[in-house]
Amino acid sequence: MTSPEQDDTRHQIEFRSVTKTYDGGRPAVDDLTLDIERGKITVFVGPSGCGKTTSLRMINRMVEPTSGRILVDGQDISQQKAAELRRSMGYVMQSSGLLPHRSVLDNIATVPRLNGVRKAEARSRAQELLAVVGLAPELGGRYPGQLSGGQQQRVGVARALAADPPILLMDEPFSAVDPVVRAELQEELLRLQRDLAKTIVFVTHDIDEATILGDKVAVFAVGGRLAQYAAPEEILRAPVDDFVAGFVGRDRGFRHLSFQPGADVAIHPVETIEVDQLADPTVSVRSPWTLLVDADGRPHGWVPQATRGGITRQADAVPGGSLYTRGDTLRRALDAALSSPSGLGVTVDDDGRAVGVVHAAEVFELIEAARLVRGRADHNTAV
Ligand SMILES: Nc1ncnc2c1ncn2[C@@H]1O[C@H](COP(=O)(O)OP(=O)(O)OP(=O)(O)O)[C@@H](O)[C@H]1O
Repeated sequence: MTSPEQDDTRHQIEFRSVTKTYDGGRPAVDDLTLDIERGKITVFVGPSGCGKTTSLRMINRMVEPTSGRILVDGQDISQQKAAELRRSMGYVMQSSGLLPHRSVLDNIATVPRLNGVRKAEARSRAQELLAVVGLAPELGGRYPGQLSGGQQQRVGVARALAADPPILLMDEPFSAVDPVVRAELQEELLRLQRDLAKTIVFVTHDIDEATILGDKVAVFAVGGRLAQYAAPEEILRAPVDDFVAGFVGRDRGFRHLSFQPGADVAIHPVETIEVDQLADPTVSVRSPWTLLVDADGRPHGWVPQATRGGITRQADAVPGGSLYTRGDTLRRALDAALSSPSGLGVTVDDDGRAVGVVHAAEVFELIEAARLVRGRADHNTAV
């Protein structure tokens, strides 16, 4: 007979009243009970020292709990061999942890080799994985010291994926790289996850990263206490207490817009002028702000009516704001409008061609309408 735990296909990892106390001090993790869903990204977030890494490391027995149980696929991991368990889970950490004297390919092939895969096979798989994480094939022959920080982190991810483990543990993997590379790596992880559907447990102290990546977010408070465990949208909208509200930060109202679809935002026509027409004084503009586009219709800034005569080259145009891709979130729509010198948020199609503009006031109307609908729904569930 199978136990209910074994029947459960949704939860891949289960913490059951897990406490960890190092050296008899205060608990680093305090009575943690948490279910981690299969095929989803679960993020542990919280301030420094609140037990995120300890919780993560207990999953592969790099750290042993003081009390409580952890189940993986319904099986108590304390009954399994630690080395085998560790090899069955990918692990990515902040410093990529690559072996400096081994080539990139050999680093990626490490775990398959330990699992007995032949060298040639492990290397050819490693070569494929380079492409999966967005690295050029020729980087395989380099040594880790010859790569940028972002490239090293990608190799770290490839290495963790090499044995195709169902579970990936990631401990602040992107925190040592600059914000631009970090955003790229986050995008890349989400893209990978769409194909791979691993069970990923991701540690970060950055609430923005947590809400971007997480299907679910566990907010830890100092003392190793789980303060809230919910979808990121809910954590931003309805933090359970002052600690979570404070940790989530001041911009949470704005960030919550990332979870509101912009499908209903009205897109208005906009007057355009082509780059090639700028030098032709007979081409005049009628609107206070005319959008400058290239021959393919891609936006390149604005031409104010008042200074049309002085704008004869693309370089003279007023630079534009952020672009809103039709159907993207309300946050993107509002940002496009607010960052645009004309106050008109340039909207593009999937090919980057301008299709019109959005107005901030209309985005606000949608925000307000959504709030009223939500308020009514909350009221109905409350009565
Ligand atoms: N090996 C250890 N021995 C003793 N105490 C430890 C050990 N590892 C962690 N701790 C303590 O346990 C608590 C939780 O640490 P942990 O690294 O799990 O927190 P964290 O939330 O991951 O922090 P950070 O974001 O700073 O990495 C801290 O007070 C830390 O000092």
